[in-house]
Amino acid sequence: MNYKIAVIKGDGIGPEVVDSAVEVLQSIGKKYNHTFEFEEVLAGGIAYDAYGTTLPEKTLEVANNSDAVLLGAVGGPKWDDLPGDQRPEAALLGLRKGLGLYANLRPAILFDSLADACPLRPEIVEGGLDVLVVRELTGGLYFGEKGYKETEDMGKAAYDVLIYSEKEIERITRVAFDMAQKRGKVLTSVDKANILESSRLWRKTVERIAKEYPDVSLNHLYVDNAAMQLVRNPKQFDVIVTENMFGDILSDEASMITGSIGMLPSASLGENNKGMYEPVHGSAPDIAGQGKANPIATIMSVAMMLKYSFNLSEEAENIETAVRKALDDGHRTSDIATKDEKVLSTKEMTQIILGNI
Ligand SMILES: NC(=O)C1=CN([C@@H]2O[C@H](COP(=O)(O)OP(=O)(O)OC[C@H]3O[C@@H](n4cnc5c(N)ncnc54)[C@H](O)[C@@H]3O)[C@@H](O)[C@H]2O)C=CC1
Ligand SMILES: CC(C)CC(=O)C(=O)O
Ligand SMILES: [Mg+2]
Repeated sequence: MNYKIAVIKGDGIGPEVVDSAVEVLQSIGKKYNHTFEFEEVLAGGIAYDAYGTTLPEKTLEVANNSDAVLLGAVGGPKWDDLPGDQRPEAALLGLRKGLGLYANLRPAILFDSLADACPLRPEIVEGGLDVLVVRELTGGLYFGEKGYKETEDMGKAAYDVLIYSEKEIERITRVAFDMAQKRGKVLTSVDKANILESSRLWRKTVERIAKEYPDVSLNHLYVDNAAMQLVRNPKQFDVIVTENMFGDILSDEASMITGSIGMLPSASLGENNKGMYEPVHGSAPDIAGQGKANPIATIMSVAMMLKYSFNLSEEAENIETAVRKALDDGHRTSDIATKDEKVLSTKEMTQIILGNI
């Protein structure tokens, strides 16, 4: 089969980790006789420097006309002083909204051989950890009205509106229940219903949809407690469903279950099979250009692409097995190395994984 993939490398370590993932896809293509056709387009700071806009129309058009999108990361100090709607991060929101990708799957799985890299205590880690965060991706605070106004008593003020419709909550809830049905049949909905009106609607809607899934056990946690429970007792979680900003924060926290944010992949999905696949981490300006970024989050993201957008489960498993073997054989990038281990570069880790495919 022939698959068209839009490639958006972005900024910082984005190009480094995307190059690794593209090599992995090429190798899978050769092995299983698929043609992956890559079209590179720009978004983020690099697009701003080239065209004066972080999300050129062509980028959205190519993304829309592709079977899937592979993205690295956007942003960095060079563009931090741009107005909010012109920042690289706004381009990412534009892509997610423009492609209708409302469901963000972020699976935090601890590979057995990385137990030492996980900062949680051995008795918490023992027996493995596997939590799926299902994050609503096109609503909430990041997309609500925002702006500045003068207040009478406090002067200049800035605001961001947090708004959710029942429809937005229903569709992400269904995705999460469907996932839970295929996994451990436990769903935790995370909100702040003791304070926020949008969270009260969230909880009521989740309760209503739950009636369609009697085989899944549902519980609710406030986000502050959920953040604490994720490190105190992560085994209580199977699937977590939550709104956009809570999911952004909780998934970075959940990345420590895997040992490093450099390990956590993601899939962003909408109504059809088209998805955008990207590591959960950002552009990591502190290590950009040094060739030491962990490419595994992005490589595992293309495994998710094969599974969710192309229905190629065997090929996806091949990548997962290749990554697992690299780790079992003791290969480590700096973020997952413990004291005495030899540290590999991005390219060296990629070569090891390619050798295992
Ligand atoms: N999806 C995206 O494009 C995202 C973009 N950002 C942007 O990225 C920039 C940097 O944001 P930060 O808050 O520093 O978050 P970050 O995720 O880029 O980095 C946080 C820490 O994790 C480390 N790290 C991240 N990925 C790694 C990898 N693959 N291997 C090894 N270590 C890794 C970094 O070196 C850093 O110490 C900002 O401009 C931010 O807005 C942040 C998050 C997501
Ligand atoms: C717009 C992004 C920078 C938000 C983010 O951190 C993420 O999606 O993980
Ligand atoms: Mg984030």
